[in-house]
Amino acid sequence: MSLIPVEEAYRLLVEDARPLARTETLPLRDASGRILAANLASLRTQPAFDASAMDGYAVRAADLGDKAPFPSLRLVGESAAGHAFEGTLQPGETIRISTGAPVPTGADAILIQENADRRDGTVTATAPVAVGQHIRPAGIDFAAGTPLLTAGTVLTPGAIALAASGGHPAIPVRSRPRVAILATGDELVLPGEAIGPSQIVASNTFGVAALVREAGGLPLNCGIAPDREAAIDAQLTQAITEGADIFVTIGGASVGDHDLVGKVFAAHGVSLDFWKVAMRPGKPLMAGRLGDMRVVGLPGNPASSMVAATLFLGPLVRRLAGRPARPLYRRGVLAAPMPDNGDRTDFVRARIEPDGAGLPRIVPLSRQDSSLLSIYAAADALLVRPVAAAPAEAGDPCDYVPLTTLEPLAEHN
Ligand SMILES: Nc1nc2c(c(=O)[nH]1)N[C@H]1C(S)=C(S)[C@@H](COP(=O)(O)OP(=O)(O)OC[C@H]3O[C@@H](n4cnc5c(N)ncnc54)[C@H](O)[C@@H]3O)O[C@H]1N2
Ligand code: MOO
Repeated sequence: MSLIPVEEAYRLLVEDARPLARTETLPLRDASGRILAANLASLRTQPAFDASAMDGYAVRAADLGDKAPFPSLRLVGESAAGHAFEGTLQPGETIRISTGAPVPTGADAILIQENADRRDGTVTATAPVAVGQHIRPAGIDFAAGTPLLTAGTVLTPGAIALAASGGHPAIPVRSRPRVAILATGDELVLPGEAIGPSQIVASNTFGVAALVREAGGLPLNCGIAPDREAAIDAQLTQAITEGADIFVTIGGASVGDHDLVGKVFAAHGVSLDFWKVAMRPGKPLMAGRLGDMRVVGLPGNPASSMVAATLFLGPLVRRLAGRPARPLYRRGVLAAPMPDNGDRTDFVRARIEPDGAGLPRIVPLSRQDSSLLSIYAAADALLVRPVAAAPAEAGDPCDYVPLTTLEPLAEHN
């Protein structure tokens, strides 16, 4: 298969993906950051009663008139939050009332305590009150049956509080896409494990799993498979059994004698959408389908696999999760001159420097070898250098891909 352009790969892998139909019901405290799966209407009216907005005295505004001196009112009881005054306020009467407490029948205004003299069972106003003053009418927030949240909403802290106020102890959310992640390679061990002289630590697995989580997916760890077709195939079979929506491999995607992922996919009947994208790093990216399951083969080099996962796997997970679409590229300006570019889109590890109200300045980092995780982790953006771009000057406009999320994280568990 020949190299395909980044845009074409994005279209094949991401753009036709539809949100998964699976939903689950979660207690509110576990639902933050998730996507609401159904419209939610209120089960109750809020507040359910006319409520005082201030601490003071419930009065009949007409009793006071609009000019001092104001007549003294007889203090006949109290309405506290959670403990209503049961009677009806008669002319010449007042009751003590707290913020949030029900306003008794007969009262039509709240005299704040700063404007009241209380002594010997009477209360005298020092300022007039208007009808309705400091009263929150029943249903001012929402009435029973009011639509509160629409399906597809990201459950922000505010949305969670609103669902609670509407009387919902648990709510339906979209299930997270299940993403099986398999590291491949005889050279790999887990961090902290005994390590041989020619071995390295499987780092990408952890980075890719974190990225999947941030995109709203549920990473399923398949561990490390040695460079044997049967071992990789067994993990593919297990991912299907476990109901994975995406099977991701890391490494073994290139052309070496031990790069077996493509062979295993072919033997298992994966229909390949593409293998190799005109990008640097991340060229030997593979994508296909096996029934309803998506299959993604990421390259092994650490920056290559993180860049490919950022550009394609993250957006795919977001789509399947039903998260709102967002543009892949943002606009910035170059902080340094860049040389011309060849026949692969270059994703240069870079830092974002905010520039007040203007577009952010994108600062390319000096070393770009695709094995360097220290550089990748120091970057917060990928500066995009298009295919065949002419040399560019500092100050020229550019596209970049942010590496950090500005959105609520999906629930961690
Ligand atoms: N003759 C050619 N050689 C290579 C080409 C090519 O076109 N022709 N492409 C190069 C490019 S570009 C990349 S990227 C790599 C990708 O190769 P693979 O996907 O087959 O990856 P491996 O060979 O298995 O590993 C490469 C490198 O990454 C390390 N690795 C693998 N898995 C992990 C992991 N989970 N965590 C950390 N590091 C990992 C592995 O040890 C190797 O050092 O191929 C080039 N070669
Ligand atoms: O794609 Mo390779 O990523 O150029 O190192």
